[in-house]
Amino acid sequence: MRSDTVKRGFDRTPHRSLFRATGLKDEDFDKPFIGVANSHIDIIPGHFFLQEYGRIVKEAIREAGGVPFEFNTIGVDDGIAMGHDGMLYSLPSRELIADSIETVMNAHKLDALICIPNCDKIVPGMIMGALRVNVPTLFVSGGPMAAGHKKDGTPIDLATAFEAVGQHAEGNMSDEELYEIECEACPSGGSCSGMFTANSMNTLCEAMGIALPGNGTVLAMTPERIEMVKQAAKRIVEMAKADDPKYNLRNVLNEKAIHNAFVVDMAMGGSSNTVLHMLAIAKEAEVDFDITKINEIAKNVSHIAKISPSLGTVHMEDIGRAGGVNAVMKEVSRRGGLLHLDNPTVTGETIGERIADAEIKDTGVIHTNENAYSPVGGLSILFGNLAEEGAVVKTAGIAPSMRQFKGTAVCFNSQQEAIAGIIGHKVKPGNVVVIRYEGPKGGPGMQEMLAPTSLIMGMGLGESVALITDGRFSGATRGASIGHVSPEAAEGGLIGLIEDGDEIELDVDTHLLQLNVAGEELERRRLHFKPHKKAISSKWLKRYSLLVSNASNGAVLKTELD
Ligand SMILES: CC(C)(O)[C@@H](O)C(=O)O
Ligand SMILES: [Mg+2]
Repeated sequence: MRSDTVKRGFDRTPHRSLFRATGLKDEDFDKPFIGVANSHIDIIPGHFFLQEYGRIVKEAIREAGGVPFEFNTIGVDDGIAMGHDGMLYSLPSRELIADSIETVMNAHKLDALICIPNCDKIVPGMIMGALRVNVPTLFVSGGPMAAGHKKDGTPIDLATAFEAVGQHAEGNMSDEELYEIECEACPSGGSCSGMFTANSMNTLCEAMGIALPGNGTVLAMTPERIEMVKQAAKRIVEMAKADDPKYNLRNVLNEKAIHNAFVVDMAMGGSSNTVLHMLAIAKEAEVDFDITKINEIAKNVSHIAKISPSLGTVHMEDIGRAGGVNAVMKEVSRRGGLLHLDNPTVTGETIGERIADAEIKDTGVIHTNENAYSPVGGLSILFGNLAEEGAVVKTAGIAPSMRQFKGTAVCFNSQQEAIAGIIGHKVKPGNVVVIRYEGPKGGPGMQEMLAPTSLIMGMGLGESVALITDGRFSGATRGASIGHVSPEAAEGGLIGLIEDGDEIELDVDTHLLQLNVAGEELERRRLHFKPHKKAISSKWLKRYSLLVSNASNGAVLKTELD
């Protein structure tokens, strides 16, 4: 056992002595030592109840003959960090989480790992750290939140609350209605109920075979979820005892699993953040997965499940009722050759075996390929002079009239300026809002822009205004919102050279993002161009800014300076 390093032999007497102080007995030294990486934190609705899950997991591990060691990671609630400089810490928190997992697992030589994440960066952070450790690993997330409902029965969620701010600012919503939405949008514990970033990542864990079926859709804090948590704990002990390298994380989360994740992402219109996180995961897995491969996958996958924010009436619980992620995968696989069905999963069965009996129980929620929302997937990577290394757009959430768009630029050098500009009516129909110096390096930290994108929708500009940024979006963002523009302004990207009034052209079908300004003019501008440098007061964010790569590289931290 890997843990023999810390528990076998006369020279490990002091180590065993320390273990005995935590309650271990003679017989425990023959059992696998299992890390339980929890992400309990009181401030996140998807996490405040995870202490209880940790307790259940530990009990089940003990019962199954393992020795659990629970430890915690931090977490940032993007909703609460949204729209102010707290969001600068959101993406960097992914790296802290990854490093924490690696640190605890390797310092103590634990044999296997069960991770309990739920929201956004906590899922990829844990996956990235676990990939470095590469022992048998299983993910069991907290689970999604139920959808909220207005008095008249309309389903609502966090996206409704953000967009309500724009409607209220325009005078189109009363104080009472705004308050009703505030009280009803988030009715229970869990990761916010749409196909936002958390649920997208938890869904992709199923697609990659690193979690049990239902991980993305079974509601948090329900008896079914608790049962899944128990089963996951039992299973990690079996995986640890099997002493078979096939369960080491990199053997399950391999190149084919990453491909499968993007297939499911495309079929379900996942968050644009999945691109960033999956590229980072691919790097940790040492899989050569270039951003250009994403359009190749999108081309061949029908968009068959529309969920909030792309379709406000459908939430994760509805996908679960309609057959879950297994049913989505089964339907996608009917189009032939799209999913790697032979890839393994943590349960020992292949993906193909796992989905063999799955069926769609409600074709109004999970459509068939023949009746797809679109014959291509819900995410697209754009290229052009403005995005030589790529930019991301969630096509699933765009009005058909905005798939091709030419507009004039209105530039802002930070999210805060943009919010003030949009509320102050500086943005008019026919404009392309440019928000720059918000990339991983420039922000630093690559803020999510849910406030400006929701304002645009809430103010009724969703079918006449596009937005481009080197920052990123929330999974709750919809509209013609193009993010992750790489190279970013802070590293000299063309987005930094745009001037108010320039024409910007986008075409999501031909994957184009272009600044229509003559080459000589751009050369003239470049002569005088010095990327704008923001004052950063945080020492951690200063370090982050020095080491971070751009979004097309997953915003991973470099291990060598340029
Ligand atoms: C707060 C949200 C909606 O969860 C956001 O963090 C996301 O990225 O989806
Ligand atoms: Mg987020």
